[in-house]
Amino acid sequence: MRVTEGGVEFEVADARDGASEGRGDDVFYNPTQELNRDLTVAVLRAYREREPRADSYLDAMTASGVRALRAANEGWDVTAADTDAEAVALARENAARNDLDVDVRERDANALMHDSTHDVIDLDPFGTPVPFADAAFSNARDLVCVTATDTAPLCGAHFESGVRSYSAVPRNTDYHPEMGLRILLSAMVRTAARYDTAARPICSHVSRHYARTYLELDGRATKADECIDELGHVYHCEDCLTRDHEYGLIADPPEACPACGSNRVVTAGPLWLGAIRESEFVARVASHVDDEMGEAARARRTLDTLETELDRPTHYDQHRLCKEWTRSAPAMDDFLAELRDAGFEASRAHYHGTAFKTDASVAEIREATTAGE
Ligand SMILES: C[S@@+](CC[C@H](N)C(=O)[O-])C[C@H]1O[C@@H](n2cnc3c(N)ncnc32)[C@H](O)[C@@H]1O
Repeated sequence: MRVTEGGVEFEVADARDGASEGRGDDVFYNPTQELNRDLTVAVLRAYREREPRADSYLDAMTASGVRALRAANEGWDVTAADTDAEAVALARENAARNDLDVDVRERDANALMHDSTHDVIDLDPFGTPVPFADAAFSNARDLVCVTATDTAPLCGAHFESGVRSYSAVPRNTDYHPEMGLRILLSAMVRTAARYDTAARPICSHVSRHYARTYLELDGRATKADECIDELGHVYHCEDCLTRDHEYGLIADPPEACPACGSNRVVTAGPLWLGAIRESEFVARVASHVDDEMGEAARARRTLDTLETELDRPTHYDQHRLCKEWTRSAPAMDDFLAELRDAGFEASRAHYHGTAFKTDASVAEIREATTAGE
């Protein structure tokens, strides 16, 4: 089947409806990840302005080669790798079809990353990126881009698997997409720190069933220490949904919920508690989304919300709260306006349409918002 994405035309192994299983004889191509790739191109454009020296890009798991081709189309010096011979052949054909110069290797991504250095390394594996993180953070110069599709372990729905993969404790809460992203960021920051490298997210989002983050590197150990200082824990009351957070690697949870007295307070962490993006960089990324991108509208919506989202480490789900209070949910803009009128900070959060952030406690949100009652 012939597909066009962002001005690049490429072949995928078979015609199929929706996402492929991604294994077997077919080379993986998932059309629902077009948003991920559109945003990657916009980030690469914005990053070039920030770091003009950056030139080489490794698509470490390339499959059909689509991501590598789109980066090459932007003028990056691209290497692409895959262990699947069929994928490598197809990616080479796709590069030739577009007259793009991409060095496609049939190689294990870890072996290749240990052998060579690239300004930008992009990890887009099946499931968790953890097996590739050490090689990426120890061999990239400027930026590591990471996709994780194992959302159930990340958000605590598959608890043991999450603990094993990420060496952290995830909890299944009403802010599960953000829990997953912050568990992922924590693991990436700690991995980079092992190499005296700071990895700081300059853009991150959770869309559909994956988390995606772009971490800028700094090779100074003191900067890595500063990133470690932004790790900590979230204490979450499973009864009244009150949550608190505390910086530091040693957890010190309250014995009971300070709001309702319940002893069903769970601890998650170490989590990345810092900002998940740089607002100015996100605005610059948004300026590089163009109408040739198939997911331009969603990309702009995601980036606009991300740019203005409060930096607090957990969000609320408006529908969940209103259900607890047996209220119908009002329009989100009215709801946020009521919080602001009552003197609180409030913003939408990009995770989904009913996600919002505020510095108000659960009780204060209840008190401040009457709409829908
Ligand atoms: C999710 S797909 C990549 C999708 C692609 N980046 C895109 O945007 O369409 C994961 C790919 O990783 C490849 N892969 C799995 N293990 C690998 C390894 N150790 N080194 C390199 N590639 C690997 C698989 O063959 C598969 O093609």
